[in-house]
Amino acid sequence: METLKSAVPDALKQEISNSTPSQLPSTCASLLDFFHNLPQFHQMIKDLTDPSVALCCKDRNAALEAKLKGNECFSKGEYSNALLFYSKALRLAPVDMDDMEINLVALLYVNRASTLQKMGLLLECLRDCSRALRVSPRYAKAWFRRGKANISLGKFEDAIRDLNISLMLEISSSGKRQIEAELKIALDKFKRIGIPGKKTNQNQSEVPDEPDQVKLQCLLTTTKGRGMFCVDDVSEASLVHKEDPYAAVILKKCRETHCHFCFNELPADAISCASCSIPLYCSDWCQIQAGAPKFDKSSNSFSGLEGLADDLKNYMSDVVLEGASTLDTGHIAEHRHECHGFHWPLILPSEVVLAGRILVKVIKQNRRASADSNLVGFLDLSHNYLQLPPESKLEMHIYSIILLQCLQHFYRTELPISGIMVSKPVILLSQIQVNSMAVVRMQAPEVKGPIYEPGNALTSNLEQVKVGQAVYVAGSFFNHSCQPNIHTYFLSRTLHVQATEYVLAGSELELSYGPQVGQWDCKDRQRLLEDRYSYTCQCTGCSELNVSDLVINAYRCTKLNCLGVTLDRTVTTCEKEKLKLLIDAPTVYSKQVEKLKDANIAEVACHVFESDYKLEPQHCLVCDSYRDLEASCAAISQTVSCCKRLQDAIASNEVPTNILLDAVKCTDLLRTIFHPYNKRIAEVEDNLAQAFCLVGELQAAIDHCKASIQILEKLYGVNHIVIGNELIKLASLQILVGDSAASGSISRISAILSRYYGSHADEIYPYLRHLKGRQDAD
Ligand SMILES: C[S@@+](CC[C@H](N)C(=O)[O-])C[C@H]1O[C@@H](n2cnc3c(N)ncnc32)[C@H](O)[C@@H]1O
Repeated sequence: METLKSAVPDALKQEISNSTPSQLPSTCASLLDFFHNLPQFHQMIKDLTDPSVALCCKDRNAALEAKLKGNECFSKGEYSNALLFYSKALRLAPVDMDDMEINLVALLYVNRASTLQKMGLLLECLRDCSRALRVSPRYAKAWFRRGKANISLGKFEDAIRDLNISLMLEISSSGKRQIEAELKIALDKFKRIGIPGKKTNQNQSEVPDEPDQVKLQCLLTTTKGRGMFCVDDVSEASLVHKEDPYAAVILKKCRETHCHFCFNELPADAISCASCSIPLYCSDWCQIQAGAPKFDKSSNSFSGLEGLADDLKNYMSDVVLEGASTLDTGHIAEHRHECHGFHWPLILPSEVVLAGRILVKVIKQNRRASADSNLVGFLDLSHNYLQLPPESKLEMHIYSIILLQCLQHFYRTELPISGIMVSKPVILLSQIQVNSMAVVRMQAPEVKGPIYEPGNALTSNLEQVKVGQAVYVAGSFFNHSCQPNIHTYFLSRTLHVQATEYVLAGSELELSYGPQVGQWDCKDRQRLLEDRYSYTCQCTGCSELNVSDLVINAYRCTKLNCLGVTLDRTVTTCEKEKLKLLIDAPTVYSKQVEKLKDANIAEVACHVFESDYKLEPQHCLVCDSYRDLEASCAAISQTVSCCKRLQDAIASNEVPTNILLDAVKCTDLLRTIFHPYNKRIAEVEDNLAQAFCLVGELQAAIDHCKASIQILEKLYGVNHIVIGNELIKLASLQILVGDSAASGSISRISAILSRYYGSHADEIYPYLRHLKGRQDAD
């Protein structure tokens, strides 16, 4: 990319930097002409599309080599390594190759199944046996392994059927003897134990019923373009929208650890695509949904099995043809066009891969509708091309040309390359920048043992990790607010939008694109939104007074008993901007003051109002006392290294007493400088809670945890999800010391999480189940 960028002549770069959307056909045509004669460009396209250099090719020899290594590890009892080698071999094995007269893929599945069984992963083992049978239905060893797995799972009837089929298919007498011995075990157990109670599949979590969705309307707003409005009143915690992505892509860092379709973590029996060796899926279902070719030979005949009883034949076809009816889902192979050459997703940024997937979908839809003009029916989403920095405009031009050239290898006549055609992916890339969503997962804390045992307290922050990037068509019409009334979460790759408060009919439903009131002050939120999405936020949080923005970075008044707020120049300027909007509307302003439920802050706000909106930096907003902020900042900077030492100690799980005592002293000092609701104090209190927990002083940990929560409640409000996360830490500590207040904390956590995640709270927060279990036990 850098080579291509630097090759572009300065004059053309300038033209592209200054381009508007309507000039794109011309700038794209100029760049296209330039690349036409550039050898490096042609080399790049060759690398990305030439099947002879394809990284994703199946490779029989490499598969056999990995299989041998797997066998070696298996015989030495190194099952984790054996699993890795068999999985690698399965990715590389061509579908139709035999090894010692057995289909290589089927053989590898059985070998992996044996390994999984040794590791105690019985359901995974069973699934691999079934996969082997879908490839080679007459593979006696696969039925035998399946029978053994079913015995271990207590499914004796199935085991007896598996073993009888295996017996029928096995030709060697030693093999038959082995099967008969196992069959005897299954029959004995069946006689003694019978049919055990129905077990639920532990791998599939039960998803509770979901409420009806709310009727939404996309309408034009005055300052934010289109937005989503609710037609009727929406009650708190109701699901307002649910949607599958138009296109999605897994992030590079998750390619080997998460399913490329649903983005959940991969199980030990992950499967790959039958035609290439790169994408991985967590289940046959995801493989089908992604449109990836399967290994199955679903039409394999049952001839030669005349001696088999009818019920066994039916059983056999159930196992072998399982999932076959869902084979034709109409899904396109998401990654098919990316496969040849150096595999795009490994090289190109995820938004470019996403653009490629969207283009392919549009082409296919046009094909189905027999539309002759190319790339019609493009997504009607807003974009920020005009506001983009020159560097981004140039990159988007280059990536669009690369994308179209690569796609041309698949859709020649449908994609004639011209300036106009290239301009479409340029706009698409800027639409993706504004509208795509990060698909996230809650980083589940590892629960090592009973949560009431020391060492298992959850005191570190719960974090969300990004696993994918996706475009949701209707989901793209929700505008942003720093004080959102809806919340998004993802199950598999499906977007769920939930109301976090009661919303009146006709109101706009707004989510947060990232920054929220309570997290940063107004100027920092605005800066982030401008940098990332190129717009100036017009939400209520950024245009109306709120407690949080006044105190989050505030200093305390120099008078001991005054709780007034002292602000620095940057915060003052930002808050003055809000006041300017209200100069002619004192009634609106006093209403806003009323909304500030906190007495101390309402007093500050009233004072500002009464003194003609006087907001002076470095002066207390209540009593006007002066604070020398330069001196205050110098004092604060002395505490920085001490706080950092504490954080490092926490990260290393060892907190020396001197570091802890120094941090306590620093916190006391910070309290004399910062306003009591300043977020920095909440952060150091949280660090102290973690540190005291690590040294075993749990009551002190609880006190600091509570101190941090008290501040965060002022900043975010008492029912915010951030408070739910903090309460999880508190409840965890309270359980450890046997504090009966834990029960109240857990009830609050449940209430907050169900506001944000509805009936899926337990699924998204597995730790909640442990807490509730503990609460029930008390
Ligand atoms: C995902 S789209 C939302 C739908 C968009 N309003 C439309 O008409 O398609 C994001 C764009 O909407 C606008 N937008 C969203 N929230 C906004 C806000 N709080 N203030 C100003 N503009 C906003 C910005 O132009 C932003 O780039």
